[in-house]
Amino acid sequence: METISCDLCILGAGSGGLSVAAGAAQMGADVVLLEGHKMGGDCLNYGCVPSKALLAAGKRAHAMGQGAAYGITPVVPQVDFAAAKDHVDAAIATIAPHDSQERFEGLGVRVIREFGRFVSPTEVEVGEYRITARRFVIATGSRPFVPPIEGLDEVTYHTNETVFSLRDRPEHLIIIGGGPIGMEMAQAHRRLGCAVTVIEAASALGKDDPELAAIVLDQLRAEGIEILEETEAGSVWDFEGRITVETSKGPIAGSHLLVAVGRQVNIDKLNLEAAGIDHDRKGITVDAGLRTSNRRAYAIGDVAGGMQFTHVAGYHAGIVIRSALFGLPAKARTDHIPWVTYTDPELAQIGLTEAQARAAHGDRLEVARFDLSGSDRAIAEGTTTGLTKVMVVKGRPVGVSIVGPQAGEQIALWALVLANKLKLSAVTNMVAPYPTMSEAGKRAAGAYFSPRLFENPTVKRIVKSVQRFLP
Ligand SMILES: Cc1cc2nc3c(=O)[nH]c(=O)nc-3n(C[C@H](O)[C@H](O)[C@H](O)COP(=O)(O)OP(=O)(O)OC[C@H]3O[C@@H](n4cnc5c(N)ncnc54)[C@H](O)[C@@H]3O)c2cc1C
Ligand SMILES: NC(=O)c1ccc[n+]([C@@H]2O[C@H](COP(=O)([O-])OP(=O)(O)OC[C@H]3O[C@@H](n4cnc5c(N)ncnc54)[C@H](O)[C@@H]3O)[C@@H](O)[C@H]2O)c1
Repeated sequence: METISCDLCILGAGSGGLSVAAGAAQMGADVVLLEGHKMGGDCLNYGCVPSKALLAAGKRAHAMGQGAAYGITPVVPQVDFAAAKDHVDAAIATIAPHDSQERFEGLGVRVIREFGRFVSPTEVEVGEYRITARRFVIATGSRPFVPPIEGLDEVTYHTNETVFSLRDRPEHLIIIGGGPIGMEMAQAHRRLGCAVTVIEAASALGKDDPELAAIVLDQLRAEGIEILEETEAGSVWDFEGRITVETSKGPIAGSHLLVAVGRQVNIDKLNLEAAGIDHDRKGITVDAGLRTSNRRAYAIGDVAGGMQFTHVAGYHAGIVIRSALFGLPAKARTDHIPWVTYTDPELAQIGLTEAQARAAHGDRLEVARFDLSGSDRAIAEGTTTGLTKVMVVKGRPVGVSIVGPQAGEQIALWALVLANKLKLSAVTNMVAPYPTMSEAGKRAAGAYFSPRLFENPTVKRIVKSVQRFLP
């Protein structure tokens, strides 16, 4: 068995692991990167990239039927499902070189394509190598959680790891789980010509503001997606190729089944006990600096059990680089992390929702709103369904919720504001180009200041007296 010594040994080459490896190697650290499956991890191969590519295909198909209001004859699109999947594969293939073994070896990283496991607090074994490192970074991600539903293991079901490789169009896709995976996949498949039923045990898009989530769900239902909320999936069986899910609201039969009920962290191969690394059901236990109970080891991204997004894994990577390479203190925050569900309309959130802000700040909370029906650009585009809500405490935003076209782009402004703890006046000071959707942010901020300015007797008195003295 060959022994390798290095500064940094990273387990997992997904969004988090790759970001640490690229940064650390380019700053002169001696880095070994272990990956037992595909370079790029979930995001590139089974997550963000294929889901956004499939949504894009669905968006094109949908637009073909939406021209009437603009004087364009609507047409029923002819969907070649396999060709839509070619688009998905092409998107993955185009991005893959950026995450590839060759690129990382070019940066000076030693890449070993095997699963690693700890054999002591200071050593990892991988294939025929034993690695000792000054610091370890566990970035092993997560996989789909498969719930204990009776009969599930006896039918063919899909998860995000298999659904993108279907080449034939599902006639009727049943989706268990109405979270972001379930709802993005529901709309993509519906727009590509599938019947879709979503079975959700609680509320669909339940992590978001219910007022805004309802706007998305109305649109999905209007497109023909059946969404059953407060509905338990009891048992599943296959009769002559038709999959039936018994639910608390009766049986649902379809041609294909997608299970999207959350994630399970990848820790089983790691032998964490040998390294003295604590974990629970949610993930590896970390402190504010992302250090585990073994001071030599950090855990980042999905496996750290917090918010599970690619940009969070990337953010964590920056914290680890600061701490492990420069020995500087660094703490991970969550109050400035945005997330977006890429349905049409998009749904975006940062910081506290209105309900969370009310619970945390009580009467000190003020909510500024702007409805997209007041946006000239939205009117010109014919896409006025949308709303921005800004939760403000003592002049500072503590959360923003946006639903509407390009909500994911619009939330970026608020990501800057919350990351830097700026006052709301920073947004009103900004001049936004006219006419753009991003004006909605400034208009929402304006809604906070308008009553203070325009319904204020003191302001009126000052203006009157100044006018008296002006030449
Ligand atoms: C369908 C879907 C859509 C999504 N869409 C978005 C989106 O639009 N935006 C967004 O921000 N997030 C999205 N996500 C979430 C995002 O994909 C994850 O948060 C992100 O991939 C987490 O990165 P990671 O580095 O923690 O883990 P991963 O990307 O899962 O990478 C972990 C890697 O570690 C490897 N590994 C595991 N065990 C070992 C071991 N013992 N040794 C070596 N290697 C190991 C795995 O093979 C894997 O390649 C989506 C997820 C899904 C499922
Ligand atoms: N656009 C994005 O950024 C994006 C897209 C997809 C996924 N993701 C990430 O991946 C994570 C996982 O997504 P997800 O949608 O699988 O998980 P989720 O936990 O967000 O949602 C799962 C849903 O399934 C429901 N559920 C659980 N058990 C059920 C059962 N037995 N029957 C019916 N419903 C059940 C839950 O109530 C919940 O609403 C997300 O939390 C997010 O971090 C992000």
